[in-house]
Amino acid sequence: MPTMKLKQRVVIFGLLIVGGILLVTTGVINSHLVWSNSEKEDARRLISSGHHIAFPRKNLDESNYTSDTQNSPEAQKQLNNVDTAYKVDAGVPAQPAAEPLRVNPIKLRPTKQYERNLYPLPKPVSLNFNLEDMLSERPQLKPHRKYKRRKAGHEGDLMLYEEKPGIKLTSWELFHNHINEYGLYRKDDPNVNNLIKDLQTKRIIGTEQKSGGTQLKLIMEFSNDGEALFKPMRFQRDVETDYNHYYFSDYERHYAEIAAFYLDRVFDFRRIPPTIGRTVNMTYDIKRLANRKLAKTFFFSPSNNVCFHGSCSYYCDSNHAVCGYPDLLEGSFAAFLPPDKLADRETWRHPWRRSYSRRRKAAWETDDTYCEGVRNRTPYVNSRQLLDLMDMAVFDFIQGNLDRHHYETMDPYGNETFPLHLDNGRGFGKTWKDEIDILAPIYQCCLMRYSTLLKLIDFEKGPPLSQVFRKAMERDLAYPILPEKHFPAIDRRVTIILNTVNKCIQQKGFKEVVIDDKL
Ligand SMILES: Nc1ncnc2c1ncn2[C@@H]1O[C@H](COP(=O)(O)OP(=O)(O)OP(=O)(O)O)[C@@H](O)[C@H]1O
Ligand SMILES: [Mn+2]
Repeated sequence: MPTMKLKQRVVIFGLLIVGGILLVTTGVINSHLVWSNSEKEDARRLISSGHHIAFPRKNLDESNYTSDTQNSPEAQKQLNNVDTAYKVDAGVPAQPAAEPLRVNPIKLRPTKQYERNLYPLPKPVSLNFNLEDMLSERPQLKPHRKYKRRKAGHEGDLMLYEEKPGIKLTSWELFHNHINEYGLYRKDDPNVNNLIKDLQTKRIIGTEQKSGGTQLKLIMEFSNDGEALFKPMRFQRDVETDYNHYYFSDYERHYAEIAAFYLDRVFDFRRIPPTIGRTVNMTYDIKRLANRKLAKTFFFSPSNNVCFHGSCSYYCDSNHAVCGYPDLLEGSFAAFLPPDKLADRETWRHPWRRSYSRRRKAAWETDDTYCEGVRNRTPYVNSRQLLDLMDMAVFDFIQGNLDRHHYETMDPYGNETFPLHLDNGRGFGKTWKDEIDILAPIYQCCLMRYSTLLKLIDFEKGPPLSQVFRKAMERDLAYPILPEKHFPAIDRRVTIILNTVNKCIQQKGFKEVVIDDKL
């Protein structure tokens, strides 16, 4: 300091003052984006009285919108550290790491949770449903062998499973062959575990970037001819959605894709292809197998970690690179769905999609009768698809996923089939906020599938969803997939959904609200 010139001292002093002002103003902005104490109090009161909460919408404008570069991935910590950060020791829940939260966790569980008129359940209304049809399920996809067994030198790695005497197929072929109009796999299909094992262990023999979409993802090919969609880890698991980021500028979280699969399985929806966590060597498993265009985007970070960014429409430049430690990278691997020629997919706009704009609101946000229009139009009129939207709302609310703009169905089954719940990378971003808006289909239509209601009630009675869900994830190589702080949020959300349905039942009667379509 004594050797500093006066000019330098003035500059440093100036910087300190500007920094101080910035700190104070961000605090002020943030305080507008989280719940105030009185809002929290309101939420607590409303929820314990069984009402759904209409949260005051914040008026956001350009001034408090932060650009995405703020969230650039930092040099990643050692993968080992990541893996042990939330280790659960012999069933004792780990203490959540120090959280940068600005609000205290909110205890929303009502004390007298069983005093709702949901227990015991009256008889639900059944849709006109032909059980015969149900039992003789429509044919599965045409049995096929996806590829000729062409990979010379890889035959030894071709694990085949016996489908019927004399018919041996890979786990991928079985996965595709077992898809039916009710789900991607059957409840007790032993092939799911085989497929998971192959996703975790099979050698990677090919990689290419998947075109389309806003964020980097790769198609990985395995030594048994299977394929998976790979989404790389971008930051550590405890990094939550930036308070100033909209859902559409949020990064995708690879662990959210993994958790979504297990959550879907726990709910027995079977609408997500098996998705697991696995660590790859970026040099050996990606760069070595990449084409020139992809390989050219590899570089070393200043801390000598291997990074790459690929090419895509938004987040594929060196500011948004994916980095390993030094070249180990964890990611999500989702088993690839059947190719289009076998089962093309239909894409549907989600009626309750968000506006994807900072200023515009979607029609459903301002029109409480919005559901009437949806109910009366194809494909929702008299169709399972309307109830499927309620399931999707349950599923997305529990994850906090606001990014459900479209969904897909499998073409061979027409309109009366399950929706796929693909693209879950933006879930599990906030443990501190329940995005009540996601339940809009439920509270605007006042509708719920009977079987889903039963599942929610079971989870509330216990063992709680958090416990079953954690157990389901235990065997994943990327376990613990979610930091502990997510689990209380998940159970809290189950209660909020039940309270929302309960309010509908009080207004409209059980038979109007709860529909049993035997699914
Ligand atoms: N397991 C899968 N098998 C085959 N295709 C898939 C699978 N998962 C996703 N896809 C296809 O890839 C597309 C892109 O996937 P996804 O939506 O997860 O990526 P994204 O980068 O988030 O895309 P977007 O930016 O458009 O939301 C999907 O629309 C879907 O059709
Ligand atoms: Mn997406």
